[in-house]
Amino acid sequence: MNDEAILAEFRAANALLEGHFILSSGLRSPRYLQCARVLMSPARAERLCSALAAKLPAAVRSEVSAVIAPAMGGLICGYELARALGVDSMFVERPQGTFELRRGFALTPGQKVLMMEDVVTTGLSSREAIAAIEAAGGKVIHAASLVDRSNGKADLGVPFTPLIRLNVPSYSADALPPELAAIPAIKPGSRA
Ligand SMILES: O=P(O)(O)OC[C@H]1O[C@H](OP(=O)(O)OP(=O)(O)O)[C@H](O)[C@@H]1O
Ligand SMILES: O=C(O)c1cc(=O)[nH]c(=O)[nH]1
Ligand SMILES: [Mg+2]
Repeated sequence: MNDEAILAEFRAANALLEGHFILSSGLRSPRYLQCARVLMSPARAERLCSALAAKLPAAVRSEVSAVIAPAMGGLICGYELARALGVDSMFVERPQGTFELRRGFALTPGQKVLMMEDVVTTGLSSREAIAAIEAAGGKVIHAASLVDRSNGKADLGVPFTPLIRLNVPSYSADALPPELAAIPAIKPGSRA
């Protein structure tokens, strides 16, 4: 699936939002990729995640035995990627502010895991999810996401395969361009 076909899926899902958004990192942006809208169609989720599975290095496809995603955004795409790879799907969540593996999910020591996100902007959530998986005994050998909007800046500490890279601007709250400052800001994500 090429970038144009992937973007067509996002457009068809009305997932390319424009406005003034407060991102998980606190950065501000005039554009937001609402992956929940992309993933509300199971058929579309399956198309995109099987395309992502096909982009992964063959060694990763054969070695990982679980996909673990950070809730909420990573849940559905992590599950679909796990389906495409034929492995288990789990998630980490942050009921107390820090990602942890709960709900009886467990890893054998050194179990090889792929960490799957919906969107990578600064990479902070991905790094925190990887740390939680490693704290639970797993070895994260690869990371993946639907979208990398870090403009090449995110370092997740492990090899990383996004389905698509998009050049989208982000600004710190004290350096907003005037056209963005003029629009009321909304925060679509769930980080407190
Ligand atoms: O690379 P980063 O700068 O960390 O930003 C990307 C993260 O932000 C969003 O999650 P959010 O924290 O908004 O919560 P959600 O997944 O519960 O919606 C998204 O799902 C990624 O996890
Ligand atoms: O950085 C984020 O929080 C973020 C950006 C984006 O485009 N989409 C999203 O779900 N989260
Ligand atoms: Mg998230």
